[in-house]
Amino acid sequence: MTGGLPPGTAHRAGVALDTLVRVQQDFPIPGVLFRDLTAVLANAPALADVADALAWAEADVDLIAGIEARGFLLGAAAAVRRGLGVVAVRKPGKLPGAVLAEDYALEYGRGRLEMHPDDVPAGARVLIIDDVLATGGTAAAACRLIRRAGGIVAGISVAVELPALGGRAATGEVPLHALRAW
Ligand SMILES: O=P(O)(O)OC[C@H]1O[C@H](OP(=O)(O)OP(=O)(O)O)[C@H](O)[C@@H]1O
Ligand SMILES: Nc1ncnc2[nH]cnc12
Repeated sequence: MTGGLPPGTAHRAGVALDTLVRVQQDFPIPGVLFRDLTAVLANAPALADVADALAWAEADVDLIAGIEARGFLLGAAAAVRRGLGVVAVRKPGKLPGAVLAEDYALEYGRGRLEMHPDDVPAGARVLIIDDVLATGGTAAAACRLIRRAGGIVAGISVAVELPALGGRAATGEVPLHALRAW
């Protein structure tokens, strides 16, 4: 995980997550222990280190996909750090024109993701970036969108993995890069 990064970056990213992620009980519904990364985003050195670590320097990637909403922020930051573009994987009804759509379930409900197929060149190797991998429903839906558009899912990179919720199995054989597993 550390190759290609300035020394200490991955360690500092992990420490930033350990110290700055807010853990909120019963949000957005009772029974969910929610990991909120907004304080990481608001801290300049933490954001830089987490973005660099998420960009996964060893992965052979042409394009980043950021999942709305926190994955947009981290995905765009990581894309800039690697000199890549970012494709927006959005919640429904936000993108004009022709879109691909995939429904999914997550820890606290159901959702739909949409993407412009033209934003993914045929055969492009795409790295999906998000803040949290929980059940994996969201990331798996993003994988389906990228494949339907003609891209190759090169990997999934998340700041925090919640292994008890099974996201790693739900995303199949796709290489997973997680900065922290709680
Ligand atoms: O692995 P899963 O069970 O699918 O859960 C992970 C997703 O849950 C959160 O998104 P959410 O849609 O709640 O929020 P956001 O739009 O605020 O990022 C998180 O940002 C991930 O995208
Ligand atoms: N516990 C959790 N914390 C943050 N995001 C999530 N998405 C799904 N479950 C989550």
